[in-house]
Amino acid sequence: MLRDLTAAVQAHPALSIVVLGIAAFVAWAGRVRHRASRELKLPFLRFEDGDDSRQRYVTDSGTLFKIGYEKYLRHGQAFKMRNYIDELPPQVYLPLKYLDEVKSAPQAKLSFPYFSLLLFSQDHTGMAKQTDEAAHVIRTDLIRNQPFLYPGLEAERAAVIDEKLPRTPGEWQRRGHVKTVQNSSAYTSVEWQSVNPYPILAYIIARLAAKTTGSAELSRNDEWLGIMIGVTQTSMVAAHALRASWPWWTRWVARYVFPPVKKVLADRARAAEILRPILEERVAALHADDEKSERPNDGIQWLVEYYHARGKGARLTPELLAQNQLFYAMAAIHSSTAILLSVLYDLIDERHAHIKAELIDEIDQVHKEFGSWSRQAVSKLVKLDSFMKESQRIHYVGHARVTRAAKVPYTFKDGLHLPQGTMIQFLHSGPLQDPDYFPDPETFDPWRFLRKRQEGDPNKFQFASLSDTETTFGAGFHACPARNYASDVMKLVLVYLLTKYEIKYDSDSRRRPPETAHDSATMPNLATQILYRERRAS
Ligand code: HEM
Repeated sequence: MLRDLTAAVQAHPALSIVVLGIAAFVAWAGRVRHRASRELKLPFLRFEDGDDSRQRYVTDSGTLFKIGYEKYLRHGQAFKMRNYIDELPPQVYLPLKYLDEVKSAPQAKLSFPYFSLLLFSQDHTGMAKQTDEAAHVIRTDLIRNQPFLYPGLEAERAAVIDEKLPRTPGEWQRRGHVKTVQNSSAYTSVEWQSVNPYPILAYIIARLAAKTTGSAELSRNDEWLGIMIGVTQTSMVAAHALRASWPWWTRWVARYVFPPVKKVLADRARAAEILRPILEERVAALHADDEKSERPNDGIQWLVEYYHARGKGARLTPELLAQNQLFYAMAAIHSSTAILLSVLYDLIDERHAHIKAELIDEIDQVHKEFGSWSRQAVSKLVKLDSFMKESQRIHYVGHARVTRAAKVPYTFKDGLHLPQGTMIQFLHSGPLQDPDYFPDPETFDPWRFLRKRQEGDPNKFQFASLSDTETTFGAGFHACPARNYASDVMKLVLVYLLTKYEIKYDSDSRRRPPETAHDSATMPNLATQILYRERRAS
């Protein structure tokens, strides 16, 4: 790149002014970033056993988080540590005493979307950004309409799970499963099928999410589902690849020539194309204002009506609709899938066999009482709820929550100062393992949260409840507005898996495999195979 530039300057001397200008800008920006990092007056936590390499932060940050919690956060002291993305400022972890101030800080100062923008280089990768409208629609329309969505979700859940995990010999053959069927005479399966669960669960969740926040036709469009499931991965691959090989001041060109970024943009454009006819039809129906025809009750419609109500200035284009849909997919699919898989791993762990039996009893009783899975019926699954919460307390997905970045220099009431661009977060995993908050934290106690509900407030301590010490769904104004919906969707899937299937690990070990880690992210093991077959009456 440098040789080409030198030749160009020799051929066109006027170019040297441009080159000098860029160089001065780069040097200035570098100094500003360096200064911002120095201004952060906090203890610097690092590995002190001789290996403080970047790779160590990718694979072993969990060790450092434990030390940071015990040494600093537990005593009300913030700390900073290296960001494995070297070009970003150090990560700052705050103790709980700052949580209330962060919850109430305006978006213009401590921002959730700005954090994502910095972390994923969104300006250069084309990754869909969050819009206020997208969050608003979930906060209002999804919550208002949630009780009416259950019959559709219940039916779709059965259809998609039957399709992805066929239970009978005839179905295996029809869907191209390769295993020999040993007992094909009866309509009961006897042979176990081996599958890798993550992609299957991701597809199930994506289809249910598409039905709710998209539309019925989108939930049956495999090309659409492929884009929605893939968007998080393609965006992250683009961000990593861009940072690895492109100096930041050249990145604006990447969208024209760099394949990983072009892939993100191509998927985005294709999503807009798929949406165009659906959007046109919905807008036409709205303008026709036909009182008799029933309006769909889904995310596309909520967005169309939201923009329509805002009037002329706010036109919902296919591109904008695609952006909002891609944001929903990133918010919904992998977060739900990872938690669902993690809970499933605990359910099929041999140490929890007796608990699983109790959960199936609870499901059977509630189903007998209600006959179908309405919102009210799902809320009666209090044991399942407690089990899921305990599972996440021990096998949490991700160490960090309530992630915000300072859009402007920000000073807390006690004087702690954050330079502009500082990325702050709270250590979700810290309090979860702290005996002051959760006695005997090492023990998997499935009814821990159920007892808390029975002894204290029945509306607190639910899987989807918010609390300062358990931040699965974040905190404050930006806490996940879809948390009750997401929790119920996971329960609907688990209910079906528990009552229609027998599931176990496809390995000698019958216990959950270790988590995988990347920086502050933790995931249930993605390589594990499980065995399933139709549940037989006991
Ligand atoms: C188990 C699944 C899910 C988990 C663990 C989860 C978790 C989160 C978290 C941690 C936040 C940030 C909160 C904060 O920093 O304070 C968030 C925000 C958000 N989530 Fe979820 N989420 C899940 C499912 C969903 C689903 C299904 C949707 C539906 C589209 C959704 C929509 C949103 C939106 C719109 C925001 C942004 C809210 C705002 O900025 O005001 N989430 N979620």
